[in-house]
Amino acid sequence: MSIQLKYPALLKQGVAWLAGAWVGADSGATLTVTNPATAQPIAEVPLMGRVETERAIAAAAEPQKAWRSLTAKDRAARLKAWFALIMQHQDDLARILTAEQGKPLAEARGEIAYGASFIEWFAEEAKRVYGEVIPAPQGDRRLLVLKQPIGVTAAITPWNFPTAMITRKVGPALAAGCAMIVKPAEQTPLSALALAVLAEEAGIPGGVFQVITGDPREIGGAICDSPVVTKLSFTGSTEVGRILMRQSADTIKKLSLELGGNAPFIVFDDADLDAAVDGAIASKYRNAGQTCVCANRLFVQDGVFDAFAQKLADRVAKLEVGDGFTDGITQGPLIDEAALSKVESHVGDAIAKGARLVSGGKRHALGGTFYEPTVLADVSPDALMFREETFGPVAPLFRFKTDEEVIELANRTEFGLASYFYSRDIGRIWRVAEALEYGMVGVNTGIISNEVAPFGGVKQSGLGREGSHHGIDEYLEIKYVAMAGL
Ligand SMILES: NC(=O)c1ccc[n+]([C@@H]2O[C@H](COP(=O)([O-])OP(=O)(O)OC[C@H]3O[C@@H](n4cnc5c(N)ncnc54)[C@H](O)[C@@H]3O)[C@@H](O)[C@H]2O)c1
Ligand SMILES: O=C[C@H](O)CS(=O)(=O)O
Repeated sequence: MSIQLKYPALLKQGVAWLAGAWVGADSGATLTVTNPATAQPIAEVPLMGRVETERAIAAAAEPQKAWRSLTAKDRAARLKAWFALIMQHQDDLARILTAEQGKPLAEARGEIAYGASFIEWFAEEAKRVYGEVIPAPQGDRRLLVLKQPIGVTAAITPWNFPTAMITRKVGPALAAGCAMIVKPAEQTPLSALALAVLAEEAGIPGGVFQVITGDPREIGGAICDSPVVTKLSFTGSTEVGRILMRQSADTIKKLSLELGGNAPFIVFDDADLDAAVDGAIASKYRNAGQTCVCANRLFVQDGVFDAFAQKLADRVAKLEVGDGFTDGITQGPLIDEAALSKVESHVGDAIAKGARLVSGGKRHALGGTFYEPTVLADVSPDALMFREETFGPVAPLFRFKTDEEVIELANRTEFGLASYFYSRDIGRIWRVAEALEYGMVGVNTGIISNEVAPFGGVKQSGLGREGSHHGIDEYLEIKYVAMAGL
């Protein structure tokens, strides 16, 4: 498959960005990147492993020292130049993203702008890394707190947001004065390599930002084993997050983990039902349900259950499934056959346990990894999709009677990333927002993500926050200086 680009240099073939050079794997081996909508090959990228990773880590140390010695204003200027180039090439970057990930082009353009916003935001945050002067208990000294970059860092990122999950990490890392080596998902490396093309043009030194592609276990193992890499930021499944956490123990790495979710979406009987349906469509079916903050369980209070279910089904029936490059398409393919099988198993399990199929419920007539947008009603809390992240375009509706009952149901999970509810009663809003055990709560909205707010989870959805003024702290160390003899 050829991707029509205005700037073809953005599509790298057979090379990754290591130490300021475009290089292949030592072995010459490659991975094939395919379009999930057509199963057609798009490009080859290097199948790198431990040796190349160790080379990249070694190549980062000196450039990071030079990078951190720049003024914050200088680093900010390079980041702003990078932001401008990303937005200048938004259409091409979106086309590369849709080709390798499958999401509709309009969503891909949105992701590019969202991803770029982290570079823009942290370019400014670079200039606001303030220290402290503490009133000393002794008169002969002054006590200072400095904030300094943690050093050489690494990021391992998922396929569902091939651009934004990288810039949400590399933005604060470089703003703080760190270097970063990124390993993108093997399904979607091309967006990361395109970002590297523009980073080079923006004047970001090669050893400061590197993109390595290849064997996840080999590359991840080398990153975790290296004492030079002092920080690892991971976005992906909780299962892999646990592996990386264990592997990082020997070097006591600082970790940021953005992991799986199991978001409740609660519709109370005083909700604006049309607004709640809008929010459910936006939260549940964005990226064909393949986002970590998608509504995974929809709880609807008894008195409005039938009305909400019908309104939602009517809207879901209008979703257009197809190739993300086709105008008007709002639902692309699932990333691969394994994802499709998981969705099928969740739907079959729920129906076997008594759920009623309201809309969809099977593979789409297009074949491949396309699945019909689906609504299930009266799903049992014993169903797999109550406790597992479906990661597909399926909305299971669970019925509830009281506030206390739905809060217990919503919190009955080891995950704690995003949550949502619709109500117009201010007392209920405060009580429910405070009772939900999640890092993020959307009230009367299904879309909460942006660059200015702290994104992250509690319980087994992760550690740390990305975005907001908190995000840069993940890449800083605090140094206390006691200046005595004065
Ligand atoms: N919390 C968030 O912000 C967020 C965002 C996106 C996705 N996710 C979660 O990610 C999951 C889906 O994404 P995915 O399928 O890419 O996740 P995944 O965990 O399978 O893969 C994520 C990344 O980890 C790498 N990886 C896999 N096994 C590894 C290993 N043993 N060592 C080192 N690296 C390894 C992959 O190559 C990929 O780059 C879902 O659970 C979703 O909720 C969370
Ligand atoms: O999938 C996880 C992403 O963080 C989703 S979002 O675009 O940041 O909401």
